[in-house]
Amino acid sequence: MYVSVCVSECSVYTRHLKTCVWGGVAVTLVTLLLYAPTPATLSYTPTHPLSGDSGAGEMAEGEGGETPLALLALTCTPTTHLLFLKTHKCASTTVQNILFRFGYSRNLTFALPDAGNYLGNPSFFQAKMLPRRLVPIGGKVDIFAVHSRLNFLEHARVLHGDAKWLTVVREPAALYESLYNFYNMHNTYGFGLDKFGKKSMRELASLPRFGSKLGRNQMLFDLGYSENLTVSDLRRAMDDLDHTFNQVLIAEKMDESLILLRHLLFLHFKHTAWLCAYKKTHKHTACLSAYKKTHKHTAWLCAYKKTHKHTAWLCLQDHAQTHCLSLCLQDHAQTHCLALCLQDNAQTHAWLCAYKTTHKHTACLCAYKTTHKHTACLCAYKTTHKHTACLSAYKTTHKHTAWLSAYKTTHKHTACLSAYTTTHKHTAWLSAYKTTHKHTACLSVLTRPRTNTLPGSLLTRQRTNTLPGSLLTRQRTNTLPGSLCLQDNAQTHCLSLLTRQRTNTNMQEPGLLT
Ligand SMILES: Nc1ncnc2c1ncn2[C@@H]1O[C@H](COP(=O)(O)OS(=O)(=O)O)[C@@H](OP(=O)(O)O)[C@H]1O
Repeated sequence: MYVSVCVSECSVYTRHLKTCVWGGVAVTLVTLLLYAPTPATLSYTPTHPLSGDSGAGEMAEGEGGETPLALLALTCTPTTHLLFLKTHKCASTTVQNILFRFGYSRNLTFALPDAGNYLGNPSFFQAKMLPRRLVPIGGKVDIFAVHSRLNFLEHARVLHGDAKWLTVVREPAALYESLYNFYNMHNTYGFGLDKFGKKSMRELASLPRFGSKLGRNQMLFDLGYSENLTVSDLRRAMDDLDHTFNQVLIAEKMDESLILLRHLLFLHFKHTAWLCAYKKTHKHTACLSAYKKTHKHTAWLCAYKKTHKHTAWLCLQDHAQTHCLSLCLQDHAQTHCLALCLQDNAQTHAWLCAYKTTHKHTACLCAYKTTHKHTACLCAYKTTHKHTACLSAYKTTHKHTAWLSAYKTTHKHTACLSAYTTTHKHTAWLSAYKTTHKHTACLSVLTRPRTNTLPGSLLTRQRTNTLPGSLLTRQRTNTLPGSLCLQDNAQTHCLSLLTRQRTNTNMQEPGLLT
């Protein structure tokens, strides 16, 4: 009896003890959750007096809902030391410009040659190639992002120990084609790319490198290897490179790559925005842009056109009152502009991109339009007296989802279908959904909220067809080639291009948007 009472008392005591212990654990957890620093409080907000740029903190605010990855990134130390091994014809100039803007806005130091845009290549990079007068005290630069030929130890000598190493790669055949055309190699080799099929491998392999540095296996060459590696050497090289580089961007997946780059370097979206604005013809003439001014309207168009096949990149920046846009363009040898200045005063900037791509050809078209206080930016650009329609799409990660959203503003009847990132209340969304492989683009309509509280919302327009030429009308009737839902094949032009066609603007003079 005594024993059984003791046992029962003990078990009661044990239960109490357990309750106390678990209670204590629970209280501790709750306390930790309540008082642990949030990512926002941990976030680093680098500022630079010149830039007016609030860095990482701004990254979170500017875009409303950040991904957990981005929030995590905010808790880490920003990266200001990096090497970008600029591989030829891999969209490396686009990335380089992004890094230049990033470094410039933070007053970082760069490795630059005395002249030109190379520091080594075809010879391997040597630290002594850096002009002494351009090397900061201490002998280290923050950013190395010019053309070079990788020589790990020598590069490391001029970089800080915590530098991130980046490079970009591209599908080799496309790269080679780009190289061949850009440097007019047919003049040197005596035959065009179309004759390659008729040449033996031995003959092709024996072609000397153009200018001693350009040709076969260009990425390997730029990355410091021979163009002639055995398969096992190649595997070893890949392993080494995997260890050397913190991030390898992929030209064909530039958006996804830039998202990762943002997270690696803690960049604001505006730092990774890229506007491709140049035109390629047989002669690869560089930049085509149109600037049109009427009393109250300024249209900025930059078009990139590639022979035969056209795809369009449409970008938009839309915000109130304060805006500044400059394009970062670079053609083969000359940098025109290194600033993409997108300012807004109320963190309400929207950006739109209609993105269409085929394997090898990417084009870009941007328009910038402003009235008194309203800025609309167009890919698909349509204007009547008081109506401006603006389309853009945003393509994100993994599943290749592109977005269109519709946004309507102001008494000036500016309607834009665009990826509009902010505003509290009314956002109507269109999603342009693009699938891979077959490059099919389609539009679907989503409303958020579903209440149609936005007069003139896309859905309203869809039902009533009050807006002639609206996107959906065009989509349904297919009367307009180039509507967003068209199949993305070789014949597909973007809306802007078509708009220009419709306005009888000669394709040789794109940019003259009337
Ligand atoms: N953002 C983006 N995404 C995908 N592709 C892009 C991008 N920007 C440039 N390009 C294409 O990259 C080619 C030029 O590459 P580079 O800038 O590395 O050339 S260079 O070596 O610095 O001269 C050149 O390829 P080709 O058009 O095939 O010649 C550009 O069209």
